[in-house]
Amino acid sequence: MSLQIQMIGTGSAFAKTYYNNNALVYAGGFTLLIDCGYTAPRALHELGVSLEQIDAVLISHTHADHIGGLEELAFRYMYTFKRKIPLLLSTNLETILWEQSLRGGLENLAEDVTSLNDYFEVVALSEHTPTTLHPGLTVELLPADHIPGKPCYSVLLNGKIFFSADTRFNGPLLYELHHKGCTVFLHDCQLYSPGMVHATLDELLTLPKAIQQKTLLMHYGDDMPQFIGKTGDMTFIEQFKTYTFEA
Ligand SMILES: O=c1ccn([C@@H]2O[C@@H]3COP(=O)(O)O[C@H]3[C@H]2O)c(=O)[nH]1
Ligand SMILES: [Zn+2]
Ligand SMILES: [Zn+2]
Repeated sequence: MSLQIQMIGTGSAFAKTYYNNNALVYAGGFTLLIDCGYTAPRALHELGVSLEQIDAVLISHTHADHIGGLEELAFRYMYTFKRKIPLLLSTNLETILWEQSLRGGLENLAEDVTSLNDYFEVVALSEHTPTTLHPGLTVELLPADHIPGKPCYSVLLNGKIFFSADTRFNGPLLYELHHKGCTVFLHDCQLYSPGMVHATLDELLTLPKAIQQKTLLMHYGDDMPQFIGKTGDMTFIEQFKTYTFEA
């Protein structure tokens, strides 16, 4: 089984020449959006992908470059498409996403619209539990070490493709996944050290050649072009380009 991944953005949170690091995953006619940052609606528009073509959206954590486009998605589905889109997220992100991020814009007491469930078909996922979304597409949330006290998840697709979302460098996890047969690592990459809340290029360069060869770097800053040729056996994933992987 093969699946396609198209980054609708590859930029870091404050990048200006790349859109937010969000991805479309195409598998057997099913389209999953991983993260929906504040640039996602514009990026999808530029790609000619309508919001209605997306079958489900999965959220890794509540930073704006990962959830800032959800208000538009919610309103468009409620008032234009008049249906709910599945929203996949960790159980412990449900309340946080509504109370701390979306409620201010989406709550409508006059119409008794008071929860995430009023807009979305919420699918709460347990970490470390593979869930089949469609024949040929399974997702598993892996807790990521991003901001202390703030839930964040990497995503494992079909047990083979690792999508880091936002995480500090976690060498042991990458080694473990490599040994378990993971074939692709899509990893966030902060170009300058120290990393603080993201994996840095220097840290990723400590990985063995066998893992680097499977690694595509994403969530990078505007000066990424200056680093081409300086990433060892790793390469930068390109925004808008569609990649096909066996998984
Ligand atoms: O403790 C913190 C919290 C945040 N930040 C910055 O804010 C950004 C938020 O989105 P992001 O997670 O893609 O990247 C983060 C960093 O660039 C930081 O440097 N240190
Ligand atoms: Zn981010
Ligand atoms: Zn983040």
